[in-house]
Amino acid sequence: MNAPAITFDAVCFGVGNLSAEFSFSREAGSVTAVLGPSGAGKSTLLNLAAGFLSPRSGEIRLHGKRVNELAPAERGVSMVFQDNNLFAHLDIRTNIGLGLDPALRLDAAAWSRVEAALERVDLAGFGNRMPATLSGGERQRVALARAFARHRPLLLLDEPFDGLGPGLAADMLSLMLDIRTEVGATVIMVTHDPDEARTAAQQVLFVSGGRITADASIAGFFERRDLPDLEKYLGRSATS
Ligand SMILES: Nc1ncnc2c1ncn2[C@@H]1O[C@H](COP(=O)(O)OP(=O)(O)OP(=O)(O)O)[C@@H](O)[C@H]1O
Repeated sequence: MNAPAITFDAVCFGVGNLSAEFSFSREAGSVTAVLGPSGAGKSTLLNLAAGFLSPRSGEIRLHGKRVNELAPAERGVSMVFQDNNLFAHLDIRTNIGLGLDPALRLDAAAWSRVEAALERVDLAGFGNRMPATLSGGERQRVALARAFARHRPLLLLDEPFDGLGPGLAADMLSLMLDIRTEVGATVIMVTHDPDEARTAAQQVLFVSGGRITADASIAGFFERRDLPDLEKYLGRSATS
């Protein structure tokens, strides 16, 4: 049997008030929604997987291989943050190109991939523009274009469709799912939107207070009444 695409084995990390410990595993090609209250540790979990944070103890394995000591660029992951995704002093084309090769040694085929990625997020013709001249939603779409163009096996998305408006968010979500199928990528995405989670994901990780308090199927998840953390998160009273 193939190794899972991602495994967190008692991964511990502490910062500020957060003392986190995460254990979970996901098969290749799966889409997981990470849900939970603000400050629960959702972004921290993604940053640990991407290698922007290092665990105090425990092991992170990607496709069966320990990656604790590997830098983000060596892990085969692509991450889209809530913001600050782009280099402000570089134009949009270069920002995406750097995702394909940090030294920007791109041949004609790679530059065509950059243009194709811009087209797919409906930003054809934006290549020469600087990030500051784009709206927040347009910048977010550039970040998605860069992640999509990279074709990495693990896609980590931190509220990537926030601020796009419902129609565009739905378009980007469906584009993300198409690209996942094309590349066969595994996706872990933080979202606060139950509809987005239902549309995109098969599984849920519910994070609360630095712990995974539910690791479950998305089917019927929001209707469950046995999870006090979920009741609170959704604003349902215990008696309703
Ligand atoms: N560098 C840091 N210094 C101090 N505290 C930090 C640092 N980074 C994160 N934290 C704290 O760790 C906790 C978890 O943060 P994290 O960003 O993972 O939460 P989150 O679940 O993604 O929240 P949100 O939904 O609001 O984005 C928060 O309380 C945050 O203030």
